[in-house]
Amino acid sequence: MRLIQSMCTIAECPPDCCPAARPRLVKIAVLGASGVGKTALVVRFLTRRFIGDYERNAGNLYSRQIQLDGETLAIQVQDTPGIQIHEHTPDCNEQLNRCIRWADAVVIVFSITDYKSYELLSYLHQHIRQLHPGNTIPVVIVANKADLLHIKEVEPQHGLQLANMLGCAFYEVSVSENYNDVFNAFHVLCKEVSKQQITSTPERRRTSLIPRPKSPNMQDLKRRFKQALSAKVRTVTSV
Ligand SMILES: Nc1nc2c(ncn2[C@@H]2O[C@H](COP(=O)(O)OP(=O)(O)OP(=O)(O)O)[C@@H](O)[C@H]2O)c(=O)[nH]1
Repeated sequence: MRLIQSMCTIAECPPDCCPAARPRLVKIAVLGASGVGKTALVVRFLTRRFIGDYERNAGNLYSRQIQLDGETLAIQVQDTPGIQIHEHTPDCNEQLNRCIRWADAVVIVFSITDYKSYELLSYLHQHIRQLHPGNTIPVVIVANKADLLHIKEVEPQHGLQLANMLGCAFYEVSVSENYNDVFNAFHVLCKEVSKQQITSTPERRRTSLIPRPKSPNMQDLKRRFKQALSAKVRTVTSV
């Protein structure tokens, strides 16, 4: 199973579209225990559709372009297989670690109906920080299946308290019932990444803001072309 695949499972804009205006790339990894709704969350975010059936995660890479505060972003979302805890550490293999290192941001999903998926959060968060030393990679914690309160195993406030302690944004959603909360979780993440990318590459920001001066020979050529043209016009009219 290859986590980082080049295939675009859901691509809205082919890679060759207008290279000159190539939008900024934001890479997001979606992690969590098995069966918490990672794939459903990704598909809901990218297509607004909810997939009710369960199919073991194949670890697909999805990509599409979205509008965020007037800017077009190219989003790549890596879905991942369920993670378990093994002797107080998440059982992340090298492919999963490579995916976490690849990401600009991470969504950690747990289900309010599965206490074990909640217990995984802090171990997984610590693991992500170890793979991104010194970097404050944005992490959002999503408590999913909020429509299943009658079989809940995790109190809503416990998820929020843990997220605050870990310094993460927190969203309680029901992927099956609501698109907006899902969109907002990804929206917050993309804004955080955009802020980091803009501040971390001031040079690029400066050049992108100040129009590049035309190359002198181009301007010189135009001036000489105009002179030649007007001289020719003079000769014709003077005939
Ligand atoms: N009731 C309800 N069911 C949901 C919700 N989100 C996902 N599901 C269901 O939960 C099951 C698991 O969803 P997946 O998206 O496959 O979960 P996953 O985390 O990708 O699972 P793995 O592939 O095992 O890692 C599916 O049957 C989904 O339809 C939700 O918000 N509410």
